[in-house]
Amino acid sequence: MIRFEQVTKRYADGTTAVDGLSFEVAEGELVTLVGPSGCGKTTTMKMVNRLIEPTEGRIFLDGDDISAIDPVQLRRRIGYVIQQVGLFPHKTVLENTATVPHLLGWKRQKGRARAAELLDLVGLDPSVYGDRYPEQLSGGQRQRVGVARALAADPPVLLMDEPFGAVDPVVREHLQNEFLKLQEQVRKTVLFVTHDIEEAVRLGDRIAVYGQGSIEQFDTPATVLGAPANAYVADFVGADRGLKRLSVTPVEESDLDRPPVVHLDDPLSTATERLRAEGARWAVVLDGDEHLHGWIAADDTRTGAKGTVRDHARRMEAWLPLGAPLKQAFATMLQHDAGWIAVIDEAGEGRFLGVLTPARLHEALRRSVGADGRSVPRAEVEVESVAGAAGI
Ligand SMILES: Nc1ncnc2c1ncn2[C@@H]1O[C@H](COP(=O)(O)OP(=O)(O)OP(=O)(O)O)[C@@H](O)[C@H]1O
Repeated sequence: MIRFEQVTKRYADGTTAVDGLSFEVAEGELVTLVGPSGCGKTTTMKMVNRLIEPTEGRIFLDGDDISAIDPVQLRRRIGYVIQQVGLFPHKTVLENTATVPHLLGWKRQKGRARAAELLDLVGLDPSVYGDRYPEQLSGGQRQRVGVARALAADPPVLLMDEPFGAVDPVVREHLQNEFLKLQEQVRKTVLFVTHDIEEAVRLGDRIAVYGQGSIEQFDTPATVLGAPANAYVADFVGADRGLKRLSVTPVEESDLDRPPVVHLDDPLSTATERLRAEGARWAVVLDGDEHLHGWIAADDTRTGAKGTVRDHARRMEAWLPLGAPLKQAFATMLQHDAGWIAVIDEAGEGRFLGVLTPARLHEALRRSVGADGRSVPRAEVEVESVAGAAGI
């Protein structure tokens, strides 16, 4: 969708801001450009909508060389969100959001209807906020209007330059989460500039880590964190990169253990036999709909004990959906002081899939480094320590 071919930008004073840059962003992909101040991120971005012209090289948008497209036409295909937002102070939120449709000559009614739809999408009720002026909004709300405005004409591409940079960390995290949900719906091709590695990792399908005017590594967050291409990238992503990787590695079905499973209405003897046959100390207990109820310990199923599993089962609240990040798994384990947590298939109506243990969590983290088999030093993520805390 966006392709850079050997792009160099030298400013008039001789500063080389970017040097021989080549990369490609696929349609619907969100790529974060991250790096220290002055490394060329903004220059890269502004060359896409021709606010800055490259000195050498070519940039393609959907196969078209952008140097041959009229800049005004080009910018209609590209939404642009910046840190200072740049809302018109004398226009209402609704009018601000409808700016581009208005410029495109849409009928007033249609433009306002679209603007209202977009405000709703970014979590601002148009009937509450639509008639306010920018100064009557919080910083976070203004940023949302900026995003809504950029999306109003439904451009296939979004350029975002530190869009959440000016708000406090709590609001920032909130906006990031909202933006991710929004992106799931709208699937724009996004270039997102940030100097914050946490933000880059959280939002990016892939990350471009900038050195001085060039990209040192361009890969998925899990790979950049798990297998930094060189010492510069390792240093930039931080010594706690192992922990950061917990946020970007999802729980997969192959990570799960399959302990014995019994049902609430099974006779206790069934549980006894199954536990003995599998040499297990506990079994997962499901209800009649295959939903998680809890667990039963081998000690509770002594041979000869009467009744059903229901009479001895213990409740277990620690569960998470398949695909949740390992960080959530780890947090849930700690919160429940649990030696395992159940993983369920949310898409499959809450069907129980298996359990994640601290050891398996650690393996999953190692797996996420990639197929090149580079191992993660064990000292980086000490998940084994919670195994002993398990109540089971
Ligand atoms: N108009 C200009 N003339 C000369 N040099 C410039 C100009 N604009 C930017 N530069 C220089 O080009 C380099 C890259 O700047 P750029 O704004 O792309 O960096 P950045 O990575 O976005 O930085 P930041 O995170 O601080 O915004 C810097 O050294 C900067 O000083």
